[in-house]
Amino acid sequence: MTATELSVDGVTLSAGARHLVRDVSLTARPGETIGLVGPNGSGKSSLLRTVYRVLRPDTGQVRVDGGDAWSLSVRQLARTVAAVVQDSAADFDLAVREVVAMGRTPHKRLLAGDTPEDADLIDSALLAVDAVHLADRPFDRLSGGERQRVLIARALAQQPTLLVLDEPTNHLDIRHQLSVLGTLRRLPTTVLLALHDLNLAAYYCDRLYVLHAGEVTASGPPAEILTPHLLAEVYGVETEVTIHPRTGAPQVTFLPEEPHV
Ligand SMILES: Nc1ncnc2c1ncn2[C@@H]1O[C@H](COP(=O)(O)OP(=O)(O)OP(=O)(O)O)[C@@H](O)[C@H]1O
Repeated sequence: MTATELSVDGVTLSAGARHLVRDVSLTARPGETIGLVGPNGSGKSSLLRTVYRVLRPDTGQVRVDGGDAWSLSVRQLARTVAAVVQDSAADFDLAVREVVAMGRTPHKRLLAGDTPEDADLIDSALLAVDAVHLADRPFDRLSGGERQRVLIARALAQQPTLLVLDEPTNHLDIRHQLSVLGTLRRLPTTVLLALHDLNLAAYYCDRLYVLHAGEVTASGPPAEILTPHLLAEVYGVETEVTIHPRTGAPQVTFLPEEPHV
């Protein structure tokens, strides 16, 4: 199997008396690329944490291929879901290639070395994020964007059926933002990712869920939901939304209050 069906059913997550996520339902069909957008603090990372099973929902359920995600063994989970999280504390004293090779661990027996197939998958993952030239460099001496690309390569090498990414374009220059999102979109894998850039989300995602104060306020294909009215309500900013004549995707133009200088 190459792609998982994800279903988040009525998930609520609290910290003390605060709801971080409230009664959120979301689906991702096998192979879909689903974007989570919303303002700072709207609950995107918290929701993603329930999906890659770091936080257990107070109520509701996360199901992968129909079964409760929390009933999977750790090994089954690692073969199903790979996560690329924000600012992960990844101070590995390892070379880049070794970091990417960690992605193969769930598929191996204890202490087994890399097979030729593992080596091929590691090479392809490095290539997919334009990091072949970094393979022998110490991971902890890379730039922010280089590290981010290597962590994405590790997730690709894991060959998950569901890939969960929290702001994967963080630290990346525009060329790498486009190439990484293009790579994710082409994967047969189901992809769930949080993104701040609405134009990238509109271009690369099949469907979007808009979170606002922990709740889903809109969901659907980008062209249907990214309206000036919704963006004013959720972000409090004035916008113009057009369909770009060349890309065919919705294009959000922000209209700040200050005059252009
Ligand atoms: N462990 C926690 N205890 C209390 N509050 C928390 C905890 N974790 C997150 N929060 C709060 O929950 C809300 C949602 O946070 P979350 O990180 O999910 O938002 P986000 O949409 O990912 O934001 P951003 O766009 O800034 O990354 C925020 O108000 C945050 O301060």
